[in-house]
This record gives sequence, structure tokens and C-alpha cells, in this order.
Amino acid sequence: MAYYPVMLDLRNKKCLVVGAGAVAYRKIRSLLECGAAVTVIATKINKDIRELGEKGRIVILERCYSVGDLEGFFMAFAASDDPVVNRQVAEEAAQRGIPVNVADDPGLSSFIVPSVLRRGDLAVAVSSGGKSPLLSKVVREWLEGIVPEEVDDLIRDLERARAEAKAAKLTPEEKIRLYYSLIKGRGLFRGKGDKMKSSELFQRAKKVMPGGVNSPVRAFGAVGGDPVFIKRGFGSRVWDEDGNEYIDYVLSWGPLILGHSHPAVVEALKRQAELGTSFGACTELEVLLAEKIREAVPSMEVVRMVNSGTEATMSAIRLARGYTGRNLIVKFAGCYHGHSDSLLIRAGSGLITYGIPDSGGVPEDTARLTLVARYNDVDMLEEIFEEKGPDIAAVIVEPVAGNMGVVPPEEDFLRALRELPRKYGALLIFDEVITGFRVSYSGAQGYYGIEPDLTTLGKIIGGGLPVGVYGGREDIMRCVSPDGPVYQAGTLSGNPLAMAAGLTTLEVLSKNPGLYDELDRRAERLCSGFKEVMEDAGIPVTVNRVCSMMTVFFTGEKVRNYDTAVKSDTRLYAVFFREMLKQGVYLPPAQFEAFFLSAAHSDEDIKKTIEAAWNAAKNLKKNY
Ligand SMILES: C[C@@]1(CC(=O)O)C2=NC(=C\c3[nH]c(c(CCC(=O)O)c3CC(=O)O)Cc3[nH]c(c(CC(=O)O)c3CCC(=O)O)/C=C3\N/C(=C\2)[C@@H](CCC(=O)O)[C@]3(C)CC(=O)O)/[C@H]1CCC(=O)O
Ligand SMILES: NC(=O)c1ccc[n+]([C@@H]2O[C@H](COP(=O)([O-])OP(=O)(O)OC[C@H]3O[C@@H](n4cnc5c(N)ncnc54)[C@H](O)[C@@H]3O)[C@@H](O)[C@H]2O)c1
Repeated sequence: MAYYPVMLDLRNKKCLVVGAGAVAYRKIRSLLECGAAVTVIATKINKDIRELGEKGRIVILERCYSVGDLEGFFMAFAASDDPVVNRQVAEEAAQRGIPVNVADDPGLSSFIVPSVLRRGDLAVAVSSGGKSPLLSKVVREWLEGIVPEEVDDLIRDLERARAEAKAAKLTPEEKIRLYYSLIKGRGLFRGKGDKMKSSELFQRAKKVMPGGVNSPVRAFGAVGGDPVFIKRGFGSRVWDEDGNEYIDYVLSWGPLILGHSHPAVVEALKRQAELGTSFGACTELEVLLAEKIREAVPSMEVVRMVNSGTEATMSAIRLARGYTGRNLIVKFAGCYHGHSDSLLIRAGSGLITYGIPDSGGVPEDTARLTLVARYNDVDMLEEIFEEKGPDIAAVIVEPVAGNMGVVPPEEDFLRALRELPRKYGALLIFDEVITGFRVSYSGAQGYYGIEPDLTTLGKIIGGGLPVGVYGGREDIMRCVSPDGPVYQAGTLSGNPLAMAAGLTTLEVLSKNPGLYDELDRRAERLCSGFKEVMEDAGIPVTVNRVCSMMTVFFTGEKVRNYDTAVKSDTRLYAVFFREMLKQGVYLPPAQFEAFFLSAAHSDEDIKKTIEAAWNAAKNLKKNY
């Protein structure tokens, strides 16, 4: 059954309210707003209602309701806490043909009251058909954030315009066009897909921040269009400033394995915020998180918390140099390890590529200390060690590459990664900032069964707050200050909020051992969906995936290193990205990044995403 919504004119109409508690007060207030003449009958009168009586705004009869009281009333409200009385009021109203609302029983009511958002003359009424008044309230509050105050001025203008249009005898079409132009001209209402607020914010942002952003990829440079400004997130979804909803596969670039605003994480943060946000001193939380990490990743015998993945890798490199007394670092083309000078080095050609800095501001002398090898290329790594082995402090690698798009390691490569550095007295550093707690609870090292000497983590272990950690073999980690000579420190290191969010995230993960299989299953569905859709459209793609991190490369060729990754048609990816965004799917705004899944992504989300990809593929075909 559906309720029939109407707008009643209650000016000077006599309305009776039986009961004078909180519920009665709510009804009285809205009746008064509409100019009704209110009489209240109740045995006990609450303070607010009594005040209204004293001001002469309502009539109060302080007594029991008795049959006959409804005589002469236009409408009645039974809001006592006695169901028998409420029923009597309902029955008398029915007999007299007076509309009645019964607060504790919609079944006895001839009408129910919606939750109302008012902006001057604009009223938006929300009802759940009596099923969940709280939901109505929540929707009303949500609308409050969307419907602008200025709408009332607009109503004035429209009222005037309607009178003028009438006098000017405009045709119906002319009138509609006039009203539309007034409404749209104000820019108050944005339809689905509009990005007006995001675009306005981006213009402002560009004036005060380089590229308008705090991290380059966010500027959408690789995919075109203005970036969306995100207002909030919950579960698998984010909402932008224009109210558009997206299924989110960026998940803050990986940290949110439980989805946005996981209730346990939010609760932990609230609790900690009340206790204090930072002390710059020792806390129990950092011990708990360190223990939890060691339990999950046994090679991390001793750890040091920092504030970002960049800090973690930068510190691990310093430590490797300090421990070995050597200066050279080997990294792989296409692997990103944060933005410290030694690691911002691009691939070049040639056998041993002395790094050329990828960024202005990195001295060539620093870059020279970084050797760049090819991912999944054992021969090249061997040659580098044969030539420079005794000077190499460490090899740093993403055990599953995630920054040239997802590229899984091949078996012989993993073996060489473990054996070669060891043979030459160099350290192996696994940068598990992305893969840690992502590909398995014990990271990529647990997943592949390879133990590095040092590991860096970030993202998931901060539960969505800024955090990083480096750790590893005890004898190496004891070189870190104050145990040893390698200095590293930080005001906010081990920040209690970050520790609380991280610890809670790891607790939820450790209590749900089936979660990684679930993620794997859903990610597999998503990837095979992408593949099928693109194959049907005749667009060659390669989909790489390890557990819940994946990339759709727009190339038919196998992607196993940087050279093959860059063969992707980034222009097609950009079209794909924009088509998906339009349909409410937020993918990473660049080809060479990973898509992530969270525990909050449902089968329904995957289904919707594949449907969106199917629509996108139709447009891609035109561009192919
Ligand atoms: C919208 C709003 C307007 C207003 O009252 O002015 C309104 N209830 C509001 C709030 C609210 N009411 C209740 C809670 C506690 C949480 C919860 O139970 O969800 C909250 C939340 C809170 O107080 O924060 C409890 C409750 N309400 C009803 C019952 C009886 C039953 O269901 O049998 C019980 C159980 C009593 C018990 O536990 O014994 C019945 C009704 N309440 C209705 C309207 C009608 C249906 C509206 C619709 O279709 O959605 C209907 C059928 C009759 C009516 O009153 O007309 C107002 C929002 C104000 C705002 O926007 O801020
Ligand atoms: N519709 C809603 O939104 C909603 C929300 C919450 C609760 N309720 C229900 O509404 C009812 C009222 O809730 P409340 O919090 O305002 O209660 P309350 O206890 O604050 O007030 C009850 C009122 O009923 C009056 N009353 C009791 N018997 C009477 C009689 N014989 N004659 C005249 N007045 C009498 C009392 O004097 C008092 O003023 C409850 O049954 C409650 O379950 C409804």
C-alpha cells in the first residue's frame, strides 16, 4: 500500500493533540509552523509545551482525554503513551470523519507524518511508509546537505516570473524555457554526472597548489578532464562534492582493504582522538602494532614506525648502506619506491644503466648510486652483480610490481632476488608498501615463500591514516638509532591515531581468515569480466592480477616488465577511465596503477562494474 502525499493548508484550522510529551511537542511545533490553532489535552505537560501555553501560542487542557473531546476539530493527533487512549482517540476521529494520526500505531492512523526539510517555501517530505521513521530522518538530514539555502530566493524570482509570464501571455513552451533558464542559471541543482562543484574547486585549487593537487596523479593529467573532489566514502563507495556516487577501485591507492569508514576503524579513531592525537612519546599502541606485524610477517623481527611509504624505503636504503658500508643500490625499472632522491631513478637502456634522475632536483651524483635493472630479467641482474657486486648495498624491489600497473614476479626472478644479493653480501629489501597485508596476511613474502632481509610497509597498516614501517633481521635493525649509528627520527612517528586505525584493521583481517580467498574470488570475477567484455568488443587487453590487486593493460602482449607495460595504449585507457567514471565507477586515473578491491566490495558491485565496462567497451570500439 502506498500513502498519498498531500500539502495541507492548516491556517487557523483547529487541531487537537492528545498527549504532551516529546512526540506531541514535535507535532505541535510543525502544526504551529503551518499556522494551525492547536489545543493540547494531556495529564502531564512537558516543559516545552507548557512554555508554548504560557506564551499563548496554544491552548492547554491539563486533564484526561475523554470521548467527545474531538468535537469541532479539523484534525487530531493521538500522541499519548497510553495505547488504549490513543485507540479511543482514533475511534472517535473515525466516527466523526476527522483525519487522525496515532503516534504509536500507523495502522490506526488515517495519515502519517513525514520528515520534512524546509527551505522557505520549498518543502521536501520524506516517508518510509511508516516502516522506518529513523531512515526518514536520516534521508532528510542528508538532503539538508544537498538542497541549498538560496533555493528560497529562487522561488521568489520564479513566483515573480510566473506572474509576469502570465501577464505577458507567453506560450507554455516559452514559459517553461524562461523558468528553466532561471533555475539552471542559479547553478543550484546539479544532475547526476555534473561535476560543477569539483570543477570550481579545481580552479581554486590550481591557484594555491601545484597542479591543484597534493600528489600528481590526482590531477587526472593522464586521463583528461577535471578531477573529482571526494567528499565522503563508505564501504565500497565514494561520493564527490556534486553528490555523484562511485564504486571505488582506488581505495586511497590501497590502504582501505576493509573499505571506507569501516565502523571498527572509525570507532577506534574516535576513542583514540578523545584520549589524544599525538604525544611524541612511547605508547602501548605502537608496541601492539609492532608485535602484530611481526606475528604476521616473521622476517620483520624488529621494526621502526614512520609516517609514509616514502620514509620507510628511504630509511631502509640508509640502513642498508649503513649496515653494509656500501653505496650502490639496485632497483628495477618501473618499480616505484616513494620519492626520495636515490629512488626517483628511471630506467634507461644499456646493460648497467646508471640511473638518470626522473625528477628535477635529484643530483646526478646521487642518481649515479642507483643501478636500474629490468624486472623479471635474471640475466641482467646477474650481470649487474658480476660487475658491481662488492659495491652493492641492497636490491630493492616490489615483490609484485604495482606501479607500472600490476606485474607479477616470475619464479626464477624471485629465486635470483633471494640468491644473488646474498651471494655478494648485499641486502634484499622487499618494498611491500602495496603488497603487505594485501596479497596475503603475510604479504608477498608469505604468498611466494621468500624471506627478504628488510621489508617496508605502509598503506594497509595505517588503516587509512598516514603511516609507514621498515623492519627486518634483528642484527640489521639494531643499527638504527638509538641502538646503532644509522639515524632516523620523526615527531609523528608511531602516531596514536594511525596506530589505532592500523591495529584495528589488522585485527579485523586476522579474525577473518577467509577474507583473502573471498577477495581473490571476487577479483577473479572482475578480471574475467573485463577480459570477456573487451574480447567481445575486439579490443586487445592483458589483465594482470595477484589476489586483489590488478591492472587492465590495453595491449595484447604479455606484460612482464616496464618495457612491455609501456606498450599499452594509454589513450584507450583514458577513454575507458572516463567512460567508467561517467557510469559511477572510479578507477585509478592512470594506466600504470593498480585497481584494488576491498572486503566491502560486493558481488553486486562487481556485476555493476562489468556492466559499466560493457557499455564503455562500445565507446572504446569507436576509438580503437
Ligand atoms: C518523520 C517523523 C516526523 C514527526 O514525527 O514529526 C516521524 N517520526 C520521526 C522520528 C522518530 N520516530 C521514532 C523514532 C525512533 C527510531 C525508530 O523507531 O525508527 C524516531 C527518530 C527520532 O526520534 O530521532 C519512533 C516511532 N515512530 C513511529 C513509531 C510507531 C510505529 O512505527 O509503530 C515509532 C516507534 C515508537 C516506539 O518505539 O514505541 C511512527 C511514526 N513516525 C512517523 C514520523 C510516521 C512514519 C514516518 C515514515 O513514514 O517514515 C509514523 C508512522 C506516525 C507519525 O508519527 O506520523 C520524525 C522524524 C523527525 C525528523 O526528521 O527529525
Ligand atoms: N510517532 C513518533 O514519531 C514516535 C516517536 C517515538 C515514540 N512514539 C510513541 O509515541 C508515544 C508518546 O511518546 P512520548 O515520548 O511523547 O511520551 P511521553 O511519555 O513523553 O508523553 C506521554 C504523554 O501522554 C499523556 N497521557 C497519558 N495518558 C493520557 C490520557 N489518558 N489523557 C491525556 N493524556 C495522556 C501524558 O500526560 C504525557 O503528556 C509513545 O507511545 C511512543 O511509543 C512515537
